[in-house]
Amino acid sequence: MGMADEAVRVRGLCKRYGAVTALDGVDLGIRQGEVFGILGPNGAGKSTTVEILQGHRSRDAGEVTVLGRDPASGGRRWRSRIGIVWQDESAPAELTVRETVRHFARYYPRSRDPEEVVGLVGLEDKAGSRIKALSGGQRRRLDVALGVIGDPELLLLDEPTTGFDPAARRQFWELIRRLADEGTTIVLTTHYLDEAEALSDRLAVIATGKVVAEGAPAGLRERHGGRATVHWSEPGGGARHEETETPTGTVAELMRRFDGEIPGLRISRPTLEDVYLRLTGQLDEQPGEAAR
Ligand SMILES: Nc1ncnc2c1ncn2[C@@H]1O[C@H](COP(=O)(O)OP(=O)(O)OP(=O)(O)O)[C@@H](O)[C@H]1O
Repeated sequence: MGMADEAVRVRGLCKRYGAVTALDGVDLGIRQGEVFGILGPNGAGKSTTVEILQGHRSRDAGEVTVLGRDPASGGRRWRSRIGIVWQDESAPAELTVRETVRHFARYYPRSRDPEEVVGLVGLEDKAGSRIKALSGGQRRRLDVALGVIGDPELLLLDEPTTGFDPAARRQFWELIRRLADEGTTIVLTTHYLDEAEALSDRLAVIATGKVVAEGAPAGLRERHGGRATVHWSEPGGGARHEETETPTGTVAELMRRFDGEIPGLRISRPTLEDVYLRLTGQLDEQPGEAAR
């Protein structure tokens, strides 16, 4: 990957808050057009990372390039190329959805069509409603609308679906996919593994200020997942299992021994959740054991 293809490049990023080391040498490379997930437990340093990428927080060490510039000295034009979705946007409660989106469009040199953006986030039916009358999930979609109204090349989302019900979360995923299909580079932090797996082309797992794994979700599972477990039953009724790098070999051996069908045969692989818990130090056992 050439640096020119990178929307975000971070090398050796460090950030301290007094005695707390929030980021301890973070490296990231985020390609143009990809959806990149930053996953990690509470306090891992996700928000700090995103705020530094936005240019809203200083750093103590490291190199950071976002759309070709250092966020610390990005400037207005650079800022207009980046979409930020604020956690608690203080949009005026008395304005309607449509009025608000139109109002924010004026801040950008090259904004999208407000009507189109209201449709994109699925708020057509609420276009005439006042903000104070929106539900939490609808409110969050409006926040996303305000994040994309400037037609950003890069969208930064910090825990976008916290507090959503399952249906709202699915709808939000659709929205992210739509934006990704349009070519927007998207960086999102999340606590939710299923969300990271459903949306991300690649993801980084952060724990205590360090990237402990990075890659495509399936690849992460393969590289860090460890071994498969073969389960079966012995004729006397005893359930057995064996952890192995070569489950096919184990099954072949069992087939010979049982001379055919193996009672209770099941092969389990570590889930991404097993991998995640192990990588973030929240699980000590072998991944095969965590599935049970
Ligand atoms: N403004 C601040 N002042 C002091 N310490 C801070 C500040 N912001 C964050 N921290 C600390 O830095 C560490 C990383 O925090 P950060 O908010 O980046 O983590 P996070 O991964 O986003 O967590 P969460 O999932 O809980 O949102 C934590 O230990 C946190 O307590």
